[in-house]
Amino acid sequence: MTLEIKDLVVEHRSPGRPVVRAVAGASLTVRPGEVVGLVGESGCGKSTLARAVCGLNPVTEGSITFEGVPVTPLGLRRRTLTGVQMVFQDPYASLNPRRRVGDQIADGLRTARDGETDPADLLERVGLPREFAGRHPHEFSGGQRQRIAIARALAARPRMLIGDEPISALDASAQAQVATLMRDLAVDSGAGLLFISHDLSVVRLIADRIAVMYLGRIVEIGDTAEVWDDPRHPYTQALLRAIPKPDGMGVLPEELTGDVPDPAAPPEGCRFHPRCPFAMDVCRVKEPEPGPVACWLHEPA
Ligand SMILES: Nc1ncnc2c1ncn2[C@@H]1O[C@H](COP(=O)(O)OP(=O)(O)OP(=O)(O)O)[C@@H](O)[C@H]1O
Repeated sequence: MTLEIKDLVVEHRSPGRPVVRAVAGASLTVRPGEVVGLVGESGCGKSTLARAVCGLNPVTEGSITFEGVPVTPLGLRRRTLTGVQMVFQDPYASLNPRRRVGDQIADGLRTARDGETDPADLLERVGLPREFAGRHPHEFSGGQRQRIAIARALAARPRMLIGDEPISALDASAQAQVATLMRDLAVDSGAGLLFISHDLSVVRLIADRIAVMYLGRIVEIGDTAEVWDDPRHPYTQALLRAIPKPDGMGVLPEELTGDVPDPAAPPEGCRFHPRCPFAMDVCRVKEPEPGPVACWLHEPA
């Protein structure tokens, strides 16, 4: 039940515009019952990677396999049968406003060919009252809607859950609750969870491992405590320094000011070198090898 992403390249092509290599050679594994947090600034390719895992973006190079079977673009109906389910950022857009919540959850149950489970049981599993099944999405808060979207994803009995910024549109009070719920549901059912967020504090709370993405590549990956306590890539170090303090104060490290370089024309050498305070000559000309830390400061001699 392992999700294996190997040397993945995903390009966006639109007429008259340069090709955007949004994922530029990324490798990542998510095992059953494991929670992997994928973090990085906006535009670094997290959503593109997530969508490729769900068969929503075609793979340009490299591979994605789930349970040993290559993931390929699929129509909506067959997608629900693959065992991979995605929870999107915006619970207002992802639920149909005109249909009752219970009916939307029942769609997933039907595709999983499981007539036994009642949508209300799934609502209970995500911490909502059973009677919500008869109501419409507009009656609920963002956090409640996201729980409903999670119940709908669970209906298809996923063996892998992908959360693409599933908490970033929610109130602060709901964020940690929804993240923890996704973790508990995935771990309890033995499914893997790839949790994408730009909020490192929440990822620290729920993830077994953290993968840090920069301009289409994974620049650091490791156990959550290790990455948190001893970040080794200068980009990871900057991201951690950028986390606001409990008093709300925070200073954006110099490395993260200004725009992320354009993925259609990435810098030569290490992609982070123009923003890196430790850049050496080699960093300007040669891309570091992928590994737990893709950085020339940490290359074995
Ligand atoms: N359909 C598309 N056509 C062209 N370019 C795209 C398309 N989708 C994404 N991109 C570009 O690909 C790059 C990666 O985008 P992506 O949404 O994957 O990043 P992200 O890390 O998820 O960012 P965010 O957190 O803002 O969603 C960006 O430069 C984005 O502008």
